[in-house]
Amino acid sequence: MDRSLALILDEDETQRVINTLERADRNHQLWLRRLHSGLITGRPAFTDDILDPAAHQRCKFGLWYYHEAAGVIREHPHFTAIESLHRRMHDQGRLLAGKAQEGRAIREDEYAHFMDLQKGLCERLVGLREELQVLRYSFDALTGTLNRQACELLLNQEFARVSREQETCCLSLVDIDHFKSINDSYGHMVGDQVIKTLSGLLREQLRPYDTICRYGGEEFLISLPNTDLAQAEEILERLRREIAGREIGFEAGDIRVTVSCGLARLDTRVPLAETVRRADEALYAAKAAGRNCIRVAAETCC
Ligand SMILES: Nc1nc2c(ncn2[C@@H]2O[C@H](COP(=O)(O)OP(=O)(O)OP(=O)(O)O)[C@@H](O)[C@H]2O)c(=O)[nH]1
Repeated sequence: MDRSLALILDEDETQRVINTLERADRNHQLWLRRLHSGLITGRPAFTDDILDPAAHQRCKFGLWYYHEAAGVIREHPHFTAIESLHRRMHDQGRLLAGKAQEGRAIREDEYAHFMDLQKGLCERLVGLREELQVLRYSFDALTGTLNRQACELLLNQEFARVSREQETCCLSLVDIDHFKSINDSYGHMVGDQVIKTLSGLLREQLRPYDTICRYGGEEFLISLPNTDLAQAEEILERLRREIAGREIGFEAGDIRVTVSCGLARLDTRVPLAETVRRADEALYAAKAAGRNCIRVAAETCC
C-alpha cells in the first residue's frame, strides 16, 4: 500500500476514485474494441478519438486521466506510468488505423508493439486498482482511521524509510482511561461514540502527515514522522490537555474523558515490534502513574 495514498484518502474518497477508475477502464475497453473492429473488418471508419494526434487527451479515458482523476493518485508511480503507456499506445493505434484506412498492410511487429503497450497499460491499471482496493479495506468501520492490519503495513514502510533516510520518528500508543466505566455507565453505543469522537480529536490535533490507526478497542497508535522525542512529547501533551478539557455531549449528559500515552522513539537498530513493545510499556507506566499523562520509553541500549 502506498503511504501517500493512505494518508490522504479516506474510505469514501477511495471508493469514489475506484469508481471513476473503473469507468475510465471500461471506456478504454470500448475504444480498443472500436479500433480492433475497424482493423479487422476492412471497413474502417475511425473517429477523431483514434485519428487525432491529441486523441490520447480527447478520448474518454484521456478526459479521466488529464481532468478528472483525483489529485492524490496523480503522484502514484502506477498513475504516472499510465500516461506514457496510454499516449504511446494511441500513437501506435493511429499508425495502425492510418494504414488500415489507406488499405496498406500492417506489419506483425507494428501490431505486436501496439499490443505490448496495451498490455503494459492494462497491468498498470490493474496495479493501481488493486492498491486502491487494499486501501478500501484498510479503514476501521467505526472511526474511519486506518485499521490495525493497514497500520502494520504502513509502519513497516515507515521503518524502511526511516532506516534509509536516517530520519527521526516516534510512535505513541494512546489509550482512553477507565473506558470500561463509560460503557458500564452509559452503554456500549455511547462508548462507541466516545471512541469515534476521540479519533476525530486526534485527526484535528495532529499534523496531516501523522498516521493514526485504531490499534485496539479504545487504543490508538500514532506515528509521528520527522519528530524527535522532545517534540513528540510536546505534541502529545497538547493533545492530552485538549482531550481532557473537552466535554463530549450526549443525550445522557456531557462526558469527559482522559487519555494515557506511551511514547517511544522508533529505533531502526532493533525490530519494529520492539519499539511498539516499548511504547506499550510506557503506556502501562502512564496508567500506573495515575492516568491522564504521558510516559516516555527509555532509549534502547545496544
Ligand atoms: N463501546 C466499546 N467498548 C469497547 C470497544 N472495544 C473495547 N471496548 C471495551 O473497552 C473496555 C476496556 O477496558 P479495560 O481494558 O479494562 O480498560 P479501561 O477500563 O479503559 O481502564 P484503563 O485502560 O486501565 O484506564 C472493555 O470493557 C471493552 O469491552 C468498542 O469498540 N466499543
